Amino acid sequence: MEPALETEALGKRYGRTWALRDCTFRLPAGRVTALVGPNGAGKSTLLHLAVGLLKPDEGRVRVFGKEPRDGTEALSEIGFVAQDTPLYRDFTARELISLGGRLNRRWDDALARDRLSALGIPPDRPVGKLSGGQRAQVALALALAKRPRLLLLDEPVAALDPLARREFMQALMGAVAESEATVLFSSHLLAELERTCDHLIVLQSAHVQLAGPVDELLDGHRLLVGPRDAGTPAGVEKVVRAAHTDRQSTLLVRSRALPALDPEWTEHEVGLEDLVLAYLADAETRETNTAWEVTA
Ligand SMILES: Nc1ncnc2c1ncn2[C@@H]1O[C@H](COP(=O)(O)OP(=O)(O)OP(=O)(O)O)[C@@H](O)[C@H]1O
Repeated sequence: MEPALETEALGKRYGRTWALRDCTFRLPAGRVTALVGPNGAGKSTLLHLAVGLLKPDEGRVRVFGKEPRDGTEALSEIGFVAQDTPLYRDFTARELISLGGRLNRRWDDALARDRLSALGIPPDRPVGKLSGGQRAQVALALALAKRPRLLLLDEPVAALDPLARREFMQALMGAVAESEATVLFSSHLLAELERTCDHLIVLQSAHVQLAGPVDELLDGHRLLVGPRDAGTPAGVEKVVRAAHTDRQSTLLVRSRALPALDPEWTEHEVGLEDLVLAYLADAETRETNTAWEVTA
């Protein structure tokens, strides 16, 4: 099946600094993907390249096989909610919906109106006078009204309190399930990922550290606990992260199928949050060369 979003050695730099480099992945259609990484990792840059707001300095990006900067045909497939949900603050939700209808060929007025009405968002109040959560919902409703096949959201819940955040993500998941759109959203909220996404991209310092379907990623990693200085058990492809106490070593390892472990080791499944943190720390260690132990 044609991927919804595909990048190939994609790179963007500002002056001499690469904001994104050598970025290659394929996002299957119909998936919900989380894009995670620390501040400055390149998440917004990647989303802006995907929506055609930025031009690559290297490599390619394609949305359903087309370059997003090639013309309006590619753009009509994409819904984008930028960071901090920028909206014309003096306009009401009703006016923004009507404006959207004039600016887009394929526009579902009723979908946006019904969503906002179901959420109790006042249609005739300037959006600048709505709460952050309500504004985020208006931005999402506008993006969905475009009936996009690919929906890109840049930290959509960053400004929301925990309850509003959960409600927003539930609303997003519900809307996506109905529309069968492909979603890519950036987030710093690792704890909520397991519930919300089925695909993951981890960015750190402009590079992709990890990408793939969540179940495969979890399946391909294990947490091993054993005696300190017992070496690395056989069958381990890579030790992503190692932590030690005086007596014990805890290794987060990449491995498809481990042969029977020495009885002094115990094997545990890995959670998504721990996996992401291990890869981010691994990349940071390589970069800063701190005193953390890094094994091949
Ligand atoms: N307009 C710009 N001019 C110069 N450098 C920029 C510009 N925009 C981003 N950068 C730099 O590019 C890098 C990636 O920034 P980007 O905004 O993509 O990161 P991010 O992962 O979205 O961060 P955050 O989580 O803080 O939003 C950073 O080092 C940033 O300082």
